[in-house]
Amino acid sequence: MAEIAQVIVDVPTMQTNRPYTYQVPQEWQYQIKIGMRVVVPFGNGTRKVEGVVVGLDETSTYDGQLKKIDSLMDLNPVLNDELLQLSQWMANQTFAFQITCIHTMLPAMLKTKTQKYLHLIDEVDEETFLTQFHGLDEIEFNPEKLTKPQLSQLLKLKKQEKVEVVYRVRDRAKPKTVLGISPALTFEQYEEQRSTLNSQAKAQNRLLSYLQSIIGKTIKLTEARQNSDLSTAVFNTGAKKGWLIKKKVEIYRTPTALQDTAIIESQLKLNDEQQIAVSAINQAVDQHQDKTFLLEGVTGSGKTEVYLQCIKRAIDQGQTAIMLVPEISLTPQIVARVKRRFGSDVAVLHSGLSNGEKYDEWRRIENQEAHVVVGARSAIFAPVTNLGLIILDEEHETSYKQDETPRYHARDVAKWRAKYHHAPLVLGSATPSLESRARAEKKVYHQLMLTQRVNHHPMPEVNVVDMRQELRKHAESNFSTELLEALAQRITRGEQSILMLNRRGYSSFIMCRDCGFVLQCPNCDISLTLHMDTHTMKCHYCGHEEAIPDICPNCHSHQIRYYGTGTQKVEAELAEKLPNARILRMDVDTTRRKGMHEKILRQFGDHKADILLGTQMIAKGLDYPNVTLVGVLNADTGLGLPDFRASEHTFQLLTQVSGRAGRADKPGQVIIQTYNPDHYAIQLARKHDFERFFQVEMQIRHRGKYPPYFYTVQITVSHEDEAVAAKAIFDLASFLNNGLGSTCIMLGPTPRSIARMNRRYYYQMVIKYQHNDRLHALLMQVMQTSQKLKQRGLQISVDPEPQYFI
Ligand SMILES: Nc1ncnc2c1ncn2[C@@H]1O[C@H](COP(=O)(O)OP(=O)(O)OP(=O)(O)O)[C@@H](O)[C@H]1O
Ligand SMILES: [Zn+2]
Ligand SMILES: [Zn+2]
Repeated sequence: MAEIAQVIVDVPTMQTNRPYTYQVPQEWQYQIKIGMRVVVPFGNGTRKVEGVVVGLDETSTYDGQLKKIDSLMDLNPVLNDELLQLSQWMANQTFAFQITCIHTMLPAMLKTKTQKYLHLIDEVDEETFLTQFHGLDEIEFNPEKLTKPQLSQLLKLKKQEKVEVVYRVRDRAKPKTVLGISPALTFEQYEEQRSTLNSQAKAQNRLLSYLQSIIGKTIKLTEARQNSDLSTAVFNTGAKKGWLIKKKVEIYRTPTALQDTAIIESQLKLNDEQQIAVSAINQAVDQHQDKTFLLEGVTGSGKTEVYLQCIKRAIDQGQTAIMLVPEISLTPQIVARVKRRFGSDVAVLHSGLSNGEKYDEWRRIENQEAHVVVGARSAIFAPVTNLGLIILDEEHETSYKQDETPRYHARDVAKWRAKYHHAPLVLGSATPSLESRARAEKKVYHQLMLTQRVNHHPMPEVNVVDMRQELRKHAESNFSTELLEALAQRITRGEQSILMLNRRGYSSFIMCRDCGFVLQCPNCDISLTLHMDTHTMKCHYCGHEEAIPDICPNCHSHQIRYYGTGTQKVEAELAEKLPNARILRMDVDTTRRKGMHEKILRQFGDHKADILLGTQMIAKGLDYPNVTLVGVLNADTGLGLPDFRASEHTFQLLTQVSGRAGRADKPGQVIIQTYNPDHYAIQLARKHDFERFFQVEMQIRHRGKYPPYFYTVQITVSHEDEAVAAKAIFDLASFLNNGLGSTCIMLGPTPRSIARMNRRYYYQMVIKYQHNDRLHALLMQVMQTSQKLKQRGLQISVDPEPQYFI
């Protein structure tokens, strides 16, 4: 029993991690539980907000008059004790508010919407009543949709106290239902009914028998029709006669791509290295140890099989497992593999699902109908209980870090949950992040190695082509002679190729040849990108779109030229140079529609094309035995970025994409085109030598005082007025400088490299530190004050361990 509840409320601009105290109405004192969502009054009384119960007390020690909880939104808690604790920890780690963290952890369907209504409390003149209120007592109040005169009239009414604003919180979570039937009579009563039936009424007779066979159950109407071979009309007659009741049955929206769960595939026989890894992990599973393993295995070494066998172990012991993969829609192959192994025991969570589908998968996990969860970043919050194992595949992927508040890294959350449950965590990759590999070096993580490809297939041979030389030999082209010949050869042999281009769009930008004018986004400091499919110029940051100019807006010359390359342009050149090649293109433009990823990959898998041309999204996880050639058109794109992780990202990308070649019996070849053939990231990727890359890169990081030797935190400030943003960041810098002392290194403040975006100016600074006890408290203080500043249009974000430094 509880009389008093501690509630964290969701009030924008007045966020705090401190709960408010409310009185629990008598009716619910036995029902209310920690982790339930509630609606509570806030402020001067008429305002209603959503909150989450985080604590309960039996009796009040509070003297003043407490406000009462308005209503309970859940019959069962949506957050258990573990997830509540996790949200608290996360808020503290990522400089966010706990309520924001809770929202991130719950499916979108459970997020409520607060609506404002204008309620008439006094008579108004007829004209106003009809025009403004459409003859109703209450209208939804949305100032954005009102004209200025309308709004001012309403404000006047408010002042005269003729209307009041009421807030209502609306829950969007709606389980999907279908029509079902359930018998209404007892067995004997059905017998009685039968005796009164006309002998001609055969269908009704059959219905009676059917109903007798399902007494006590509720069956979906579609199913009932199939099982009884009776029509809907007969069931309707039955309902009219009072033989059966029609009911709503809750169903799960199963994502269509994942319905085929018929085949359960058996485990593969492990090779020696795989066996060593599986044994080590399984031992930790058996003993409930919260050990972290780093599974470093070359591409095609069978890491996935290791994951699957360890997951099996956890499930066989009655436990659950979470497996994270980077943005899952990119790797339908992996999901399919897990599904083939565990059937309907798998729940899948990823951004390609509708909110309804996500909510239903979440409920299947919550109801313990699924014990294995596969998903992208946010699946780490899956409401599993009794967790026995967590796996992070491709642990180096930057998409595991959320780039908006709360800026959590799934790897850190995974560690927290693993510790909570005493469960092992496996981080797998062919190219681990330097942070993780360094921890293995220090024995904080337990390192496991798969040095060989499965069945001793050799690693593909990698050739680096110097594009500077190529340019001297022939006219400008995206293809070196070597790559074109290799592609042609594959087509003759009936083998397939994957080509990766590090960009999107037809051409990066257009420029006037006479005056050098480049078309810029009016809202951002960035040039617009040409898109041939829509025949427009687009801004990739704010979405601004305009027509392609025929004449230069600056000097009116007609000499407008397209510069840069993009997948569309490469596709056109390829079609011209290899006219008989069947090409599939995969980039942001061809995969915008739901299900297109899967479709393109399936077509390629069915050998409907010879060449799969795409951006980064084709680099990961694909396992096609017939692919024997991988080409990288421009390995350099990422190297020039002013980011200390540029080499690391390039090495990872080249290794991943190279790994797609020669995974089965036919040997593979990789051709990397570059203007920097001697760069160590490219040379070491050529040799498949991650360990050497790790050593070289660590020295550079050591010299530059970068992660993993130092921690980093980035602070960004933005405002529509550049001077306001600049002043704010310099004020912040001196505030931090005063508080921190000399143990931290401060970079900046500087304008961000894309200084203006969406009409706002951005300034940033980065703090590097090894340990500083005061920094955390100071940054928390910054977060608290940032809310007041937000009302003045100033946005401040604190980003722990940013993944990109541009
Ligand atoms: N023990 C085994 N015996 C036979 N085949 C295996 C074995 N283990 C894995 N394989 C097969 O080898 C191929 C490569 O394995 P898998 O995709 O698991 O490698 P990976 O290390 O996860 O690859 P990548 O990191 O490159 O995506 C798959 O087709 C898989 O079915
Ligand atoms: Zn823009
Ligand atoms: Zn011009």
